[in-house]
Amino acid sequence: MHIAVLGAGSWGTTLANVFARKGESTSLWVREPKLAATIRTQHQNPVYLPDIALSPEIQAHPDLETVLKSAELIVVAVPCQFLRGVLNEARPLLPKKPFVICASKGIELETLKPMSEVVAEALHELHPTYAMLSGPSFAREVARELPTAVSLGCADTKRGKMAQAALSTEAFRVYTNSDVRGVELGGAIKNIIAIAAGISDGLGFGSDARAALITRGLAEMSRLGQAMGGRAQTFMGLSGMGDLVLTCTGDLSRNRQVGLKLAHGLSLMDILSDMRMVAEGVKTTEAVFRLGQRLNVELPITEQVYRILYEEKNPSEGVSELMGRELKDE
Ligand SMILES: NC(=O)c1ccc[n+]([C@@H]2O[C@H](COP(=O)([O-])OP(=O)(O)OC[C@H]3O[C@@H](n4cnc5c(N)ncnc54)[C@H](O)[C@@H]3O)[C@@H](O)[C@H]2O)c1
Ligand SMILES: O=P(O)(O)OC[C@H](O)CO
Repeated sequence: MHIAVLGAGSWGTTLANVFARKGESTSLWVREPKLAATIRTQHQNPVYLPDIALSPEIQAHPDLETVLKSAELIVVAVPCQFLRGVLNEARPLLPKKPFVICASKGIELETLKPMSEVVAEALHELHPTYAMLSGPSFAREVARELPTAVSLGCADTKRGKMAQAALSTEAFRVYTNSDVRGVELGGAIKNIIAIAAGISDGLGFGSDARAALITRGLAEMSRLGQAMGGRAQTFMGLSGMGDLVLTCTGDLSRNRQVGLKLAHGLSLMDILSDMRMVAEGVKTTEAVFRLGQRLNVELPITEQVYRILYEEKNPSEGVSELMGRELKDE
């Protein structure tokens, strides 16, 4: 099968490497022409995935047309806020009824739409089938071929099974789930809770506080997720609880790192200007905060993270406000 991967950040590069090592014909769209040349000639991505030897079989290129030529499966792994723009560029180069797997995790801030809606809208003339790849998966661990299990949300069972078989390897186990909305929302919302967990840990609030944030964060994810059409059970799976636990506890998480730095007194602007990589939770916090208001869903952790990120609220105050809320049933 010929797979085209769009986006050569840490995740797109890693996925392309998994597919190429498995023996699939794999092309990779690299936005930065110099980086494309480095991947092609040195089989390394020193910018986003340093110290990982990549398969020499990856056909890296900065030209979308070259990368998409005769692709049977298109995997998109660009930061969420760029997804629509990249798909708009790709649209005239795609066949009718393309199969698109989106591996981005977040909400489009301008429209408050989840990624599957962005894919469906951007490509609607082509009648695409789409699937969402999500779940606990740090690029660096997947790239080292450490055991990883993820979810593929796809409403088309037949194509979902085909993609599951194409993407799975001995170290990368793909589960299917027909609840596309639930799968994608878990991956988007966990990033906000990871920022909160980073803040709590950075303030030295200990393991009890982190466990409470993860558990109440799961309740928050499930509440909004169901209000947006996801199934409760999906939030208990890999793309929900699994990814939440990973990003709230694993120091490889960029979102958790943002929280840790905020707790140490750095401003959001300084943190972001020092980061080359994306921390999707920053923009998704604003999007989810607004969705909570629009849908009238209570999201206390998201609200505090929003105020810390965008209203310069003191992080310790945010945590005390969470603790001081009206007492409730669980
Ligand atoms: N890194 C991971 O471990 C991981 C795992 C699972 C899912 N994801 C998701 O994958 C998506 C991509 O993240 P990443 O970690 O690969 O990114 P990254 O932070 O490693 O790299 C940033 C990427 O953004 C691209 N970029 C910058 N400006 C752009 C523009 N104007 N238009 C298009 N692209 C632009 C860069 O070329 C680069 O590919 C995110 O939604 C992320 O949540 C990441
Ligand atoms: O580094 P993060 O916080 O973007 O997390 C990466 C992946 O989403 C983990 O599953």
